[in-house]
Amino acid sequence: MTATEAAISLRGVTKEFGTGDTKTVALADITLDLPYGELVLLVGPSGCGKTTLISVVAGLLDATRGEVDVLGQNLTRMGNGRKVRFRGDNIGFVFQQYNLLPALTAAENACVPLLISGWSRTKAVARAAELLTAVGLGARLNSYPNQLSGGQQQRVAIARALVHHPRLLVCDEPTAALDASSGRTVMGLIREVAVQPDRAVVVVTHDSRVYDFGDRIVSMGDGRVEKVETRSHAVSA
Ligand SMILES: Nc1ncnc2c1ncn2[C@@H]1O[C@H](COP(=O)(O)OP(=O)(O)OP(=O)(O)O)[C@@H](O)[C@H]1O
Repeated sequence: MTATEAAISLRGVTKEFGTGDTKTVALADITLDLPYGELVLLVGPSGCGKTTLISVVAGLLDATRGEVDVLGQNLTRMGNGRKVRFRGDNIGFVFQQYNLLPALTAAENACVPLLISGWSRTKAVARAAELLTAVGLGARLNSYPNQLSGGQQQRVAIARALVHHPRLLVCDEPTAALDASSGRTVMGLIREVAVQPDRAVVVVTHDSRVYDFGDRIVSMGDGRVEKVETRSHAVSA
C-alpha cells in the first residue's frame, strides 16, 4: 500500500437489479476515490443508491459492471469464499438497528466477532471491555441490552464493530433511531474511536443534524455521485 492509495476506489461502477421492464439501475457508472483517515458521509434522498453503494464496497453485493478496489484488494475478481473472509477480517458494520443479542451482556455482545474467530472467552471479553471503555461504557460491561438506552446500545454495537480492528467501518443510518443528543454522541464516538490514519469510515445518513461530523460529504442522486465536499473543520464531539 502506498501513502496515496485510496482506501476505496470505484471505477465505472454500475449496479442493476432485475432485467427488462423491471430493471432498476441503482448505481449508474460511479467513479469515486475515498481516502484513509477520514469520516465520509454518504447522503442523498431515499432510493438514490446509498445502501447499494456501501453494500458493493463491503462485498455484500457484486457490481454489475465496473471495478471495485477496497483496502488494496480488487473485489471484482475475488471469489465468494475469499470475500467472506475479507469481510470478516477487514470490515466492521453498524446499522440503524443495534442487533444486539438480548441474552448477552454488553461485554459478551461486543466480543462476539472475536469468539467467532476463535479467541478464548477471557481474552475476547478483555478486548471488548477496552472498546466499551473507549465508548464510555466501562461501567456497563455487565448490563443487558434492555437495561441500556438506545444510544448506549448503539455504542455497544460500535464497540462490537471495532473489536477486531477492522480497517473499514461501514455504518448505515447509525443515528436514525436516536434523539438529537444521543445521535451527536454516537457520531462523536465514531469519529473519536474509529477515525485513524490507516482506517476508512463511511457513514450513510439521512440525518442532517450530524453532517458537521463528516470530513467529506458525498451527495448522491439517482444512482450517481452529484457532489463531493471536503471540510477541514469537522467537529470531534
Ligand atoms: N434487492 C433489490 N432488488 C431490486 N431493487 C432494489 C434492491 N435493492 C435496492 N433496489 C433499488 O435500488 C435503488 C437504490 O436503493 P438503495 O436502497 O440503495 O437506496 P438508498 O439511497 O439507500 O435508500 P434509503 O435511503 O431509502 O435507504 C432503489 O430504486 C431501490 O428500490
